[in-house]
Amino acid sequence: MNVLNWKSSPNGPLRGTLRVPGDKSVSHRAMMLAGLADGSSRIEGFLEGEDTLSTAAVMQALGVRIEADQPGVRIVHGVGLHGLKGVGQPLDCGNAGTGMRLLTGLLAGQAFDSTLVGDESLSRRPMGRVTEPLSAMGASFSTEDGRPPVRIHGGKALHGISYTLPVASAQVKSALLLAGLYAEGETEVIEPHPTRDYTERMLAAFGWPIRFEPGRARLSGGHRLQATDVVVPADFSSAAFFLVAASIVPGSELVLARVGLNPRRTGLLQALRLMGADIRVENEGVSGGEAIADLRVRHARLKGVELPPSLVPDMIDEFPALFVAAAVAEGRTVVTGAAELRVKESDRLAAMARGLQGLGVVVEESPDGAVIHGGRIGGGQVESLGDHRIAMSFAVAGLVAEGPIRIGDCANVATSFPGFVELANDCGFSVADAD
Ligand SMILES: O=C(O)C1=C[C@@H](OP(=O)(O)O)[C@@H](O)[C@H](O)C1
Ligand SMILES: C=C(OP(=O)(O)O)C(=O)O
Repeated sequence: MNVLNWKSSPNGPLRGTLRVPGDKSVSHRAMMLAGLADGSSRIEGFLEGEDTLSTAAVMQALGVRIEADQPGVRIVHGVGLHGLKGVGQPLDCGNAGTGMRLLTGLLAGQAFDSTLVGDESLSRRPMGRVTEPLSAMGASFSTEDGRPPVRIHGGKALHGISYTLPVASAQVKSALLLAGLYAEGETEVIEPHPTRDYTERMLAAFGWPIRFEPGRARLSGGHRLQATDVVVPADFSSAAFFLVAASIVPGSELVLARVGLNPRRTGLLQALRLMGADIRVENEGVSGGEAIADLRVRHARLKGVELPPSLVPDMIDEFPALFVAAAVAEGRTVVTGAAELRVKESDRLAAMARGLQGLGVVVEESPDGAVIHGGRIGGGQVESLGDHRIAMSFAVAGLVAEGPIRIGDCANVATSFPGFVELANDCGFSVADAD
């Protein structure tokens, strides 16, 4: 097992302009749609992270030729909607929930059987949330009691359904829309709260007729995808660690360049501003159909807040970082409505509560959130539980802790943020290998 331990020490101030890697959600989708399109698509800014490399490897195994001559650039030679070829071997999605859930939808309408497998963490995550509605569309699966491996029994005729998601999930929505490409009639997905709409926007960019608005998407089968070039913005979820870091380290000022600001991703910006953060949006523009901008963040005195639960889906991956901001803020921060955090790469509510408590922070965990009492963070030892976002969040905490924080099992940072340590140290972090 690939274990790597870090020591993050008090340091700062943080200074500089940095560009974080490409968006993970957009990279997964671009690879899948380009692979199914007619013609060749160029993807620029593709995330060279293990999650999206797994998705590329799966598409390649299914017969898609992919050229990777330069870092962050892929030329994907699409095989057309019905051009994928089945393989005898299991297809490995690694650590990526997004990869596995979207591929489950994409493969449900193929003529061949497939098996999707993942690492230890992914093998614990619920897949019934996609296989159940996909089964209602006529697809057929076997799982280990709703967990991976996901065996997809191909050759089934799919039909569209109208499905109201029980939880806000862009992954489930996307799985259904991808299966809908192969279904007879209309597939409609209704969400309890709007989630990131990259699948909808990218399907439209690849020429598939689709109607969507916040909270609702509809498409019908029987069309084709036309190759198109995709420019992937910098990942807001990766920028998030630096937004929190610069906010809490006195004297800091950082610029995060060209960050994707899809409104369904930027809940943390609102949350930090509610807490008193000083974050400015500069040089706004559009790239690859997505809003982008530079984010200038300066240190500010943060205060605890009652986080509006309506913000949760728009910052679903940013809670570990928010917990660190809350631990430094004056007063208490109350998080509710975030039970979904328990089924990510780790149980993120438990991982952050345990980790912060071990550093002397008072955290009261509840089934769907936590109350974090801000103040001081002590030094000590925490476990990331193999979860990239937990590891990076504690690296941020180390900047302002009373002593170094040793963080166990950080190798999985490479799934979403290759080069994190180098980039962080370049702007003033002090993260070193603790082995
Ligand atoms: O669709 C996506 O790309 C993602 C959706 C979210 O998951 P859920 O759909 O489970 O909320 C998020 O946590 C994940 O990192 C990426
Ligand atoms: C939850 C995440 O990803 P995934 O579901 O794709 O594993 C994440 O990146 O925080």
